[in-house]
Amino acid sequence: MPSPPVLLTLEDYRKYSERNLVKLARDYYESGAEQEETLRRNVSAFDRLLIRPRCLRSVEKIDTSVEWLRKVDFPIGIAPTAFQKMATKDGELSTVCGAAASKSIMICSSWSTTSIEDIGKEAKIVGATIWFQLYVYKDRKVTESLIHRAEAAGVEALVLTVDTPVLGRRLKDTYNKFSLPKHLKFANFESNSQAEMPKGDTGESGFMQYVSSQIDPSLDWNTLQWIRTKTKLPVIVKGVMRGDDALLALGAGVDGIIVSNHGGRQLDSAIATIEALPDVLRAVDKRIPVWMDGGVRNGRDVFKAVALGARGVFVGRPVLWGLAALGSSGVAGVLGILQSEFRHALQLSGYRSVEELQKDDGVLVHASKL
Ligand SMILES: Cc1cc2nc3c(=O)[nH]c(=O)nc-3n(C[C@H](O)[C@H](O)[C@H](O)COP(=O)(O)O)c2cc1C
Ligand SMILES: CCCCCCC(=O)C(=O)O
Repeated sequence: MPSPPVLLTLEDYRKYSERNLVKLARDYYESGAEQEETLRRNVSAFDRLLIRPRCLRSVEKIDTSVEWLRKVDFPIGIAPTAFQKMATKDGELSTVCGAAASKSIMICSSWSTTSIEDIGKEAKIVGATIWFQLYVYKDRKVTESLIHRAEAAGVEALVLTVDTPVLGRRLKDTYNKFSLPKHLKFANFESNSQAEMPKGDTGESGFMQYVSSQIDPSLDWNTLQWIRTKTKLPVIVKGVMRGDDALLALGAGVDGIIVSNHGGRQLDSAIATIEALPDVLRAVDKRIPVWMDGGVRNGRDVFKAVALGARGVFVGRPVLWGLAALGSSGVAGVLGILQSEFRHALQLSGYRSVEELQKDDGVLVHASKL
């Protein structure tokens, strides 16, 4: 029997996952838009923020819990990612089991390869909390039906993605003529035009063709009002990058904001999310929770986002690495690493809780100031 792999970091998971992913899937999961500057910047911007630790503050007892519409043990959740059955046979069902095992909230993508009903059923069995991410179709009835089905499946919040009026140009997907493998479908849809992705050709990935035929690029703040009239669930917007837009979101009555640039997959040259976070936090001024995603690769990154004032972070690609590496136990493994590294960072820098960390505005320093 081969001994189980020793996977100590998210990077270990990334490397290990490669053996289980065909090139088409690996490129789709990993890529950013255009020259991938924002993809790299999301990660490197964390490295330029450094921690100024306190000492001798008794960190024997630590409380890492936070309020995320409900109480959660750690400020770390699973970002929505599409097409998880390209990583492993059970796809989203394995992710929801990993979410339950690590007690993390999972945001399910509109574009899952398992229906929201099936994910919802599994979530109830394993005791996971799920939120649902929404894409707005040109045919509004499709979106309305998605909202009602997500509610019936037991989701606790809707997450409207606002950074995808059109699809970012992911060059690797175009070179690969990316399309969903034949045996997989957009499981939340029935009609062929919505459930199946066209075949890619040399000019455009099948994905690009699907988005331009189905997704509504006229999305604006009125769409948010429209969504509000269709649900009583909390509505969170994902993809806000500026304080002025955060104020508009507040005005539209949203219940939370996720600062996100879609993991560098939409507008290349956009600033990193950890760089965008302070402007949004200033504008919101604690009136609603603000989360962030993008480039979180260890527990110190979580610490830095939380120290700036974020309610917490979501992780995208690292969860896919866990899923592709070891299925549900890989998802739990990745989240477990982030949790223990976050806890460790709190202890080593002398904070006993998130509240205590957020009261100290001198904990971080930018490398350019040293
Ligand atoms: C393969 C992949 C698929 C994604 N699918 C979705 C999606 O369906 N809906 C969405 O709102 N965001 C989607 N995202 C963006 C993530 O939710 C998240 O913003 C991003 O992955 C965070 O960056 P990280 O991967 O560095 O953690 C996707 C990202 C990746 C990498
Ligand atoms: C309207 C844009 C949809 C992108 C869907 C999947 C995704 O978010 C990603 O690949 O990134």
